[in-house]
Amino acid sequence: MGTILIVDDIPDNIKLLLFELEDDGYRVITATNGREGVDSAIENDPELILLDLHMPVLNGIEALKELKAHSKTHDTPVIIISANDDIEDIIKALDLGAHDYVSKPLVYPVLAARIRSALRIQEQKHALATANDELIRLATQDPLTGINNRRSFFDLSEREISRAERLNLPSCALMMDIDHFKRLNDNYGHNVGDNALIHVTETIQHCIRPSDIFGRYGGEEFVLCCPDTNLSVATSIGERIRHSVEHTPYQHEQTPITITLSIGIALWMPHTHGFEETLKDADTALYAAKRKGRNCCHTYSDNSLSA
Ligand SMILES: Nc1nc2c(ncn2[C@@H]2O[C@H](COP(=O)(O)OP(=O)(O)OP(=O)(O)O)[C@@H](O)[C@H]2O)c(=O)[nH]1
Repeated sequence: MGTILIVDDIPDNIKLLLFELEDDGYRVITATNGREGVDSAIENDPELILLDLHMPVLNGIEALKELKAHSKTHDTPVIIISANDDIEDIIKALDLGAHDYVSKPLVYPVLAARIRSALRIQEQKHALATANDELIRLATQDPLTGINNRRSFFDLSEREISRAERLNLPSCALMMDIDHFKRLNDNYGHNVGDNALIHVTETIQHCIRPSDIFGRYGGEEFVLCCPDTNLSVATSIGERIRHSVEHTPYQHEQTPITITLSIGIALWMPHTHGFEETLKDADTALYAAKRKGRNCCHTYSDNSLSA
C-alpha cells in the first residue's frame, strides 16, 4: 500500500480520513495548508494527494499549479476535495491536471474506490513507461555489447552531423575491424568470441570521449563518429584505440588472447557530402589497412577534403 498525503485545513476532516485510510492499509501524511502540502509532496513523494480547495496561505488551485509544475510531483495523481458549489474551480482543477474530484460530504467507500482507481491507472502508466524504455533499448542497443546498434549509430551521427554542418565544423568517421576474428572463433569457440567482442567494446570505450558516437556496425566491425574533430586528431584517436586493444589482451581462463584491430579513418567536411559517404571512405581505408598487413590505421585520402 502506498503513501497518501491529505492536505486540508480542518483537523477534524483530516482525522476522519486518516483513520479510514490507515484502516485500509495506507500510510498517511498530512498538511494543513497548500504551502505545507506542496512542500511535503516534494519531500515525501507520496503515491497520491487528496487536496482540499479552500485553504489559507495557498489554496487548492494554487497548490495544484505548483505540484504540476514541479518535476518531482507533476505526475503524482491529485484528487480534489471540493464543496458542491465549487463547479468553476473543479473544472479549473481538472484542466490543470487533477486526476479526479470528490464532493463533500465525503462518502468514504466512494473516495476509497476513486483512490484505488487512480493508483491502478498510475501503476499502468509506470508499466507502460517501463515497457516503452525497454522497447527503445531493444531498438537502439546491440544486444551483445550494449552499445548503439547500426540503426541507432546512424540516427545519432546524422543528428551530430547536422549540428556540425550548422556550426561549420569538421567531423571524422573511424571503421574498426577485429583482425582474424574467425580464427579466434575457430580456436576457442563462439562463446569466447562473444566475450572477446564485449572485451574489445569496453577497451574502445575507455579511449573515446562522451561526445563520440560509438556503435557496432556488424559482426566484428565497430564504428565511431567523432564530431568536431579534424583528421589529425582522429588519427591520434585511432592510434590510441589500436594500441590499447593490442595491449589489453582478452583473458580466457589462464590464457591471454591478444586481439588487434585494423582501422580506417575518413574526414567529413561541412557542405560537401553526407556522412554516409564518409563512412564508405572509412570502409575503403579500413580495407587498405587490412591490405597493409592489419593492426594498423589507414587514413582515406581525398585531396579535395584533406588538402
Ligand atoms: N563470436 C562471434 N563471432 C562473430 C559475431 N559476428 C560475426 N562473427 C564472426 O566473425 C568472423 C569474421 O570473419 P571474417 O569476415 O572472415 O574476418 P576475419 O577472420 O576477422 O579476418 P579479417 O577481417 O580479414 O582480418 C566470422 O567467423 C563470423 O562468424 C558474433 O556476434 N560473435
